[in-house]
Amino acid sequence: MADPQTVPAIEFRHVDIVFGERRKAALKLIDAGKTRDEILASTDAVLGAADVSLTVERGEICVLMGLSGSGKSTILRAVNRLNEVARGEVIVRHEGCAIDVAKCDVTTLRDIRTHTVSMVFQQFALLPWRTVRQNAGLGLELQGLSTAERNRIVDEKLAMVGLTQWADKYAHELSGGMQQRVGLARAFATNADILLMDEPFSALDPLIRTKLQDELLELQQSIKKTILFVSHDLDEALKLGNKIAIMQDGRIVQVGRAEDILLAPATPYVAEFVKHMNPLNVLRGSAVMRPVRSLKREGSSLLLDASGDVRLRVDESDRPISVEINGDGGTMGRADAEEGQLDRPCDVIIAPADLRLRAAIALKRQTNHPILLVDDLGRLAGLCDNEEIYRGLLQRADSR
Ligand SMILES: Nc1ncnc2c1ncn2[C@@H]1O[C@H](COP(=O)(O)OP(=O)(O)OP(=O)(O)O)[C@@H](O)[C@H]1O
Repeated sequence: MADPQTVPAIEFRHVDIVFGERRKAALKLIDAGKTRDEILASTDAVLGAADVSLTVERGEICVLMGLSGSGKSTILRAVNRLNEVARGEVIVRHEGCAIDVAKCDVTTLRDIRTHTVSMVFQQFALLPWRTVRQNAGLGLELQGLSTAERNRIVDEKLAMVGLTQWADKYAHELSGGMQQRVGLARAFATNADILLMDEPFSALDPLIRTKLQDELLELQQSIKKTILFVSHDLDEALKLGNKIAIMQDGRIVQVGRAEDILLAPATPYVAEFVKHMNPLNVLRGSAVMRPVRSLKREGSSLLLDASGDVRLRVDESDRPISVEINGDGGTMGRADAEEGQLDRPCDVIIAPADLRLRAAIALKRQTNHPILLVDDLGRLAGLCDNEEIYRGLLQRADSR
């Protein structure tokens, strides 16, 4: 059996999903490389997904993105077997074990649906005759919890999404944004590790939508769920996803981090999506930096400029110790990754490797000091200077 620690939350292995009677005939045509239209024409079966392989690690937000009908919901719904898989495996981490949801027995499936995988729907799916508290406790009812225990958990989750005052109201008394917060509270309440979110914010107006995205990201810091999220909006995908899978006609055409997709779209279809994106909102220092191994070293010092006037002394793990400018001692300041706020005036800036490029440019404009990027353990990862920033932006422009 696989080591429980290394079992990913979700893994699709060569998954085909076909809607219609003539599945076998359709599978043959998939293998022959036929398109969805060709398969439909000759078998009357609709190709939902073809040869989809994708791994979602624990704690990751993976966004399935693509045009309408590209197969996003089809794939998502295979995770709790709302869609039957014609071929392939859908592995879900359930109580530390890797279970193939496509083939497991109904008792295990029920157990997975009740305890491990929870779903948040686009149209909120609240029951009108139940109060907010009763709606949010629905999953817990299925788990067989007592009313007192249920209410304790639900009230905690309603507080998380800011709805404590609304617990005894009915769905129609709430705005759309509030109703979706109930949907979130209901999903959180079951304590499921995996959340399936099928365009959960797309029925909401843009302002509320942005607000809920921000809230989800903030909540994720503490709840650390594995989230499979469907969106047809690239802005939303890039904002939320640690990993983005782009789908076209039932197939995944590219998987990667936002910046991978932005810098190197794999196909013209992906390039079309990213064409209108502002790279400054997506790129981070680590994508453009000059890595530490290509900086010149002299003893325990790294040379930060061509002339060797600016030197950084590092320890044996490459953690910065001190800086020297033209032989004199200099100062190091720290900047945060999101805004690039400096904690003090300095000669050299130390920032996390995921420093936003927008923040890096603002820092260079304010100070023109070298920006050193460090990893989570404080070890030097690379240098992000004007040249690296320009190169990153040009590379992005060239890839269009
Ligand atoms: N239950 C079903 N029966 C028959 N065909 C289906 C079924 N569910 C999905 N399909 C078909 O499978 C294809 C993929 O649909 P899916 O809903 O996964 O797309 P999507 O990318 O989620 O689109 P959207 O953004 O519009 O929701 C479509 O052609 C759709 O008509």
